[in-house]
Amino acid sequence: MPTTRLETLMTPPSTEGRPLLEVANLRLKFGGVTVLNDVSFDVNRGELFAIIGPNGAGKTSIFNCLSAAYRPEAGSIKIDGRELVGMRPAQTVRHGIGRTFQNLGLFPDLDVVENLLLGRHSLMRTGFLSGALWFGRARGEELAHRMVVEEIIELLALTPFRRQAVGTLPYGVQKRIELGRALAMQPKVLLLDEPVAGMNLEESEDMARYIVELRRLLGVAMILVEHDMRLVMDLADRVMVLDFGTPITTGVPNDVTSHPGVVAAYLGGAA
Ligand SMILES: Nc1ncnc2c1ncn2[C@@H]1O[C@H](COP(=O)(O)OP(=O)(O)OP(=O)(O)O)[C@@H](O)[C@H]1O
Repeated sequence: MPTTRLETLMTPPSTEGRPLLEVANLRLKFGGVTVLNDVSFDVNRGELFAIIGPNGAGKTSIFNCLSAAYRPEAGSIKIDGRELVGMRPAQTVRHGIGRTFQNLGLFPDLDVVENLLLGRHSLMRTGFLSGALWFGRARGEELAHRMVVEEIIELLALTPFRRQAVGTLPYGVQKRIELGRALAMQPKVLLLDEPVAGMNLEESEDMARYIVELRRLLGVAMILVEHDMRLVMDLADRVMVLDFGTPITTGVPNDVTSHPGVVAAYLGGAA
């Protein structure tokens, strides 16, 4: 039974039977170099979909297309049937794309609460730093955003750090704040770009637990880009393998790892 606290964080479910996210025939080029070539995949509601592949395969470029940092040359990206290609980054946030960054997208001098509030910036009708906020409806909006932020802080066990500058905190905690910042966008699809990169074993096991817990409590769909195969195999419902911008195969983790093309292109190369 969802509690009031969790209901605040959840995106109302769509009644449509189609996949939540539909990516079709995506093509991206830089200069003469094809970075993504005819990439298609779907993500279902509540699913954890992983994308793996060697360095430079195009995984982050897919995230950049989904969040409108890059505009693909061709193809379509639909969330709940709504086309995202052609939108501005802030619009994709409003339509349900939230992301974390490989190298942290945090403001090191701001504290945890402020960083998470900035995650909500695209959802705000008024700037949260504007003086006008303390009057009337704007103040109500500010308080509602702060309430969501406090819920996320509690959910991710960040309470002891809430007023500390994030740059002074341990790396594992910063990665968790980064996750919180993306969650503050109240995404329908959460894009996790190497959430355990650079972490020690204990930190990555902690992060894995938070990812599992967020899925269980919020039912949010996730796309995971990660080189740590143990994490991918443990958490993913389905995996897509990318090589030189082209999907080789998509399937459940065990099927994918035994695919001959994957062994050659990725696992063999990574060993
Ligand atoms: N803005 C850009 N300008 C030029 N080339 C780019 C740009 N962004 C990405 N590329 C190129 O696209 C290719 C795919 O890069 P991308 O970062 O998407 O790969 P990746 O699979 O995420 O790699 P990694 O696992 O190392 O993070 C690389 O050859 C990269 O150099």
